[in-house]
Amino acid sequence: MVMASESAELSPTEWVQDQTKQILETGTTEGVEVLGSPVVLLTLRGAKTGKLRYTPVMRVEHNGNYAVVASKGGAPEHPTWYYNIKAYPEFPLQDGTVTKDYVAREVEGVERAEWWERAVAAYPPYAEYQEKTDRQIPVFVLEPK
Ligand SMILES: C[C@H](OP(=O)(O)OC[C@@H](O)[C@@H](O)[C@@H](O)Cn1c2nc(=O)[nH]c(=O)c-2cc2ccc(O)cc21)C(=O)N[C@@H](CCC(=O)N[C@@H](CCC(=O)O)C(=O)O)C(=O)O
Repeated sequence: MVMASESAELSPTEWVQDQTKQILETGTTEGVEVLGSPVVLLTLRGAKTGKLRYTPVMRVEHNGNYAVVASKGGAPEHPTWYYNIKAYPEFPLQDGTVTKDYVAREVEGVERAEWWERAVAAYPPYAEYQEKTDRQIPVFVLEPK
């Protein structure tokens, strides 16, 4: 569980840090985009250190549930935060000015295909990322806690 009082770490990646700071300073994810697509902010707990880490991802929403895509731009390996979600699958997601707790589960098969379609519709470069790598890019579905 993430306590609102605990402070979280920013990404070591500068552009990601800048986008996270903008969300924290303005209080909303509104206006934070990648290639014109909106972003949401996760606060994840580190699988090894237990530290809280701000992790922005693309906004893929449907009927109050979200998908989170561990693409890392099509890199050969999963982003580290993939292991953070596996270890601590309950965490807050901020969309706009609203922050709520969700439970994440990795999806496969037909369910994954449905959400993959929604993800690519929300952020078309996901399709190119999947072309770039042999690893199947993991998809988590987040349902309100
Ligand atoms: C560089 C590394 O990043 P990473 O976790 O591999 O994730 C890389 C990126 O995916 C991450 O920066 C994403 O936020 C980038 N990103 C997206 N990344 C995606 O994969 N998908 C997206 O849709 C996405 C969208 C997005 C939108 C805006 C934005 O600003 C960034 C976006 C990192 O943060 N390392 C830290 C933390 C490492 C960590 O989490 N350690 C764990 C251990 C984890 C383990 O090894 O078990 C711990 O603390 O215990 C460090 O090295 O100090």
